Amino acid sequence: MTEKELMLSGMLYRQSEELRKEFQRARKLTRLLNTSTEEERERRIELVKELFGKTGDYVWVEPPFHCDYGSQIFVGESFYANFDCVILDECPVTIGDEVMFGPRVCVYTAGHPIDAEVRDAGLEYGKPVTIGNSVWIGGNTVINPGVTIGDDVVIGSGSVVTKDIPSHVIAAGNPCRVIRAITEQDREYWKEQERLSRESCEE
Ligand SMILES: CC(=O)SCCNC(=O)CCNC(=O)[C@H](O)C(C)(C)COP(=O)(O)OP(=O)(O)OC[C@H]1O[C@@H](n2cnc3c(N)ncnc32)[C@H](O)[C@@H]1OP(=O)(O)O
Repeated sequence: MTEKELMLSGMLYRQSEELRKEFQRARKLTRLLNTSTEEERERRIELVKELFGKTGDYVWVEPPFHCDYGSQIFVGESFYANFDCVILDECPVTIGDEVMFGPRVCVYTAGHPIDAEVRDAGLEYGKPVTIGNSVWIGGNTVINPGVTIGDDVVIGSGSVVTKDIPSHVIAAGNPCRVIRAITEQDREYWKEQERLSRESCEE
């Protein structure tokens, strides 16, 4: 296997010329994104579509944004990431439809061996991260390698997600744990808030 194939399979690998080139590609595209202006809306969307492995029709990544490769980031329809998002995509980061990241969300697939000798020898590894549909990740959350988050989930701000989170829950904290299920009562409450807001809106 090549170093890239080892990386994608989750085995230990070393940086290679091929990986360095892909790293440089992402550096260039993120630099162009991060130095684009607020008037260049279409250009920003185009740059993200070129950078990521897959996007929906609509995607918005607020600069500044940083990632290692970009090509291993696969997002669904209407992905939104607020300022200062960092995605280390040594392994695939697969994100569903209607997912929102607050500011300073970090998704890490990258890890280094616990054993210092192997680590110092320059070997590293990745584990994929998967996020379902209709998920809101609060600001300053860190998602660790190997984590899967289900559908219809809210992750509280400042969380460190070290283990899988099931669907239809609010989870928060360090380490991130389920606080409670999202229920029919939540749906009724927020539907009513939506109705009141729309009735009051005069625009
Ligand atoms: C796309 C964007 O740009 S988003 C903009 C950025 N905004 C954010 O990041 C805000 C994120 N919001 C939160 O973190 C909110 O606390 C939510 C949505 C997770 C929960 O809100 P609520 O349902 O109102 O929960 P509530 O405040 O009642 O808290 C319930 C319990 O969870 C705890 N809790 C809530 N949020 C967190 C958190 N982030 N970390 C740890 N514990 C938390 C509360 O302390 C409380 O505990 P208690 O029952 O022991 O008192």
